[in-house]
Amino acid sequence: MSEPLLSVEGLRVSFPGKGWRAPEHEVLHGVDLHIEAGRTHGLVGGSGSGKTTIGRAILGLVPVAGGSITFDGRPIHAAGARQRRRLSRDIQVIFQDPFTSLNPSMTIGDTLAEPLLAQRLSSREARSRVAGLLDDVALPADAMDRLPREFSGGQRQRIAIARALAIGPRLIVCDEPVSALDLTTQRTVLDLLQEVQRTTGVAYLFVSHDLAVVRHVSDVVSVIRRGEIVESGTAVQVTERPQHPYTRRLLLSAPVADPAAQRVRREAYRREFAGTEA
Ligand SMILES: Nc1ncnc2c1ncn2[C@@H]1O[C@H](COP(=O)(O)OP(=O)(O)OP(=O)(O)O)[C@@H](O)[C@H]1O
Repeated sequence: MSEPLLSVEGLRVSFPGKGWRAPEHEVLHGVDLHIEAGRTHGLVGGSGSGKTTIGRAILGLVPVAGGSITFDGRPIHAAGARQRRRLSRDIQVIFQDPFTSLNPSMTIGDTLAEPLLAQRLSSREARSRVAGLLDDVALPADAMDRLPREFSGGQRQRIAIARALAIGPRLIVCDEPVSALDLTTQRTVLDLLQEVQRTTGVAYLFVSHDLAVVRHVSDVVSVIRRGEIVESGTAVQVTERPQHPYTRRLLLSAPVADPAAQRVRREAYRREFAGTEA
């Protein structure tokens, strides 16, 4: 079997306690997770379970207290600033909130060109690449000269996807990328992420509290509870034959607790995701 693109093994992360006498508290207690090239690994769990912290550890945004993170065969959990800069070409991120993740005073063209110019592309090359990126995410070419406030949440998330794709990453950490969007817009953004994966071969770590969304996009799903992975398997195994009681609870919890309402909600998701592009 080929090596995974990213391997997280025995990952432990601690945060300082509040106040100088408070002890550190560990929030990840030895997490294992493997992401294959070109595939989507869904990470699902309740609020505060540690999903975002795993993504942040992969991106080098929180210190790693134990275990290892390996990307393309190389350890990256102790990467210095130079290795991190190089890694940012390979590992990108899309955040939940499309309203705060874009610089409000920069045109979309400048936002998308920034990482390209940092890679020493000429202005002409960057402009043509930006036009291509806008086309890839189905935004009009004149979006280049406009500001983020002129776009809807779904369009802004498309811009965030274009920015993440700009320099051809091999892995994107998608942290709740559709949670702030309405159901119909969620679907078009999820479709776009899948289309992008088909054409570029990028892998995703797809973080969400919503098993229905995770199931729709993922090849493999891991379920995290209180800083520990309690279950991992194919998306179908985990969502249709959950082994761990916590996974079953996650399936049945969700915003509406009443089982009948749940069935209605699941049916709505099924219809929402089953049809063709509207
Ligand atoms: N910078 C920090 N300092 C202290 N504690 C933190 C910090 N970041 C996260 N935590 C704690 O770590 C735990 C895991 O947080 P994390 O944000 O990873 O959870 P999550 O699963 O992404 O939750 P949510 O779905 O609510 O975003 C929580 O108890 C949180 O309070």
